[in-house]
Amino acid sequence: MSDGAPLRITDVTVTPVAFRDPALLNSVGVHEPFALRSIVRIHTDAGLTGLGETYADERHLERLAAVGHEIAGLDAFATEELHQRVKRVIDRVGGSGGSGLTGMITTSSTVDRVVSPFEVALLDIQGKAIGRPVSDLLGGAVRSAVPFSAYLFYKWAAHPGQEPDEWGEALDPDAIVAQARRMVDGYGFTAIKLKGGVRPPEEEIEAIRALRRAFPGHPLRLDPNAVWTVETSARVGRALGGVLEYLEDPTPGIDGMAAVAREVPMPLATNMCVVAFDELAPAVAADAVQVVLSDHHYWGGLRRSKLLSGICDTFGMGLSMHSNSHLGISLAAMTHLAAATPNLTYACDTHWPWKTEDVIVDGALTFVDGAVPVPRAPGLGVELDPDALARLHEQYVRCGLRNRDDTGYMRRFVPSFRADLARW
Ligand SMILES: O=C([O-])C(=O)C[C@H](O)[C@@H](O)C(=O)[O-]
Ligand SMILES: [Mg+2]
Repeated sequence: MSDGAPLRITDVTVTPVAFRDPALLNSVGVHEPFALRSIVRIHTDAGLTGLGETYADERHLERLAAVGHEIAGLDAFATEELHQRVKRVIDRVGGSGGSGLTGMITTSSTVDRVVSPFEVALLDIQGKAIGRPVSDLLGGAVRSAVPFSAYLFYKWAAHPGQEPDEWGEALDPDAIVAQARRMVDGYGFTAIKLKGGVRPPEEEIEAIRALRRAFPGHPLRLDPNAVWTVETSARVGRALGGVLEYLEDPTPGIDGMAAVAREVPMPLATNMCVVAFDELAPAVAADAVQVVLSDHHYWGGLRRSKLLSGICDTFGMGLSMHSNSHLGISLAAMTHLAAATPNLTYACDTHWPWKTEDVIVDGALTFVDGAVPVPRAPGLGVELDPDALARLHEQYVRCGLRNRDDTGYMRRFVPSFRADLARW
């Protein structure tokens, strides 16, 4: 690369995979036995390959395939041109449906969602080409390790008809505390998030209070994914004043969040009502959220997530990081991004402890005292395990799941289940 010659994309491979996922409960239902992801590989004429990871719903896969054809020949440093080409593809093939996010967010930009894994893969290639980690391409790591939070879920002991998983059932405060204990002991996490919106609000208040007693020094968060009314949110927020570091998406919409924000003592955070750039201005104007959870998978990759961090900084909003069930390529990307984002001052979310399978070679990513040391190897610093990729692809083919559907899966066992927002 020292002669400035372009590094051309020769070929793009998108491989859907499925990995085992426990029966984790949320406001829209329950996780299915497998979580779906796509692994994006970009190959170049210099023999370098870059890795990206994203959702794998059918519509999303179709768009990824269309982009794969459109970017052959592109210079691996041309990420702005990548964005232009993805826009053209989405104009052609259509932009609605297939987010893979199960109603948790609705309006995120399809272009940004589709760009993301390709941008990450190109940054991986760029890093490999110049022998520097991706965090260096984003401005350099300002921290050598990135703190993550223990992400607790109410859960069933097993998927119906299957053997119990190693975590067991968690449906009450004692079981939530036991889950937290195990996660904190195993990973050293120094912050704790509870996925709420599952039990009646009073029970979730009790679970948070039990966590506070058991972990007096850990910042705590609660995220009911907008299943509470404004009144319930205000009541819960007041009850947990001085206990939560932030309350995440208690109620739907910017207006609802703004109304809650006026009533509760803690900051409100979101990965639901501000999930795209055009939602930032109205949210700032209404003072609806005080913390934005970034997520490079839907904010358009790592550089556009840094753009988001600048906007949050400008308007005095805090910045945290959201996660969905993910594999090691995503954890590496999240770690590089968070390391190079000075105002990302909260521990990031990760679903990592819930997974038992991966597509990367073991060892590149570890947790030390709840934080992932930033890989220093060139690029993302993770390597694909071809056998594991083939195995998890085979699992995808066999499992028959093609779109994330927590609500449909829940209704197979609880036919009366309803996933309405603001239902409590
Ligand atoms: O913070 C959030 O809203 C999430 O993590 C969304 C996820 O889809 C979570 O609810 C899950 O995995 O069930
Ligand atoms: Mg959330």
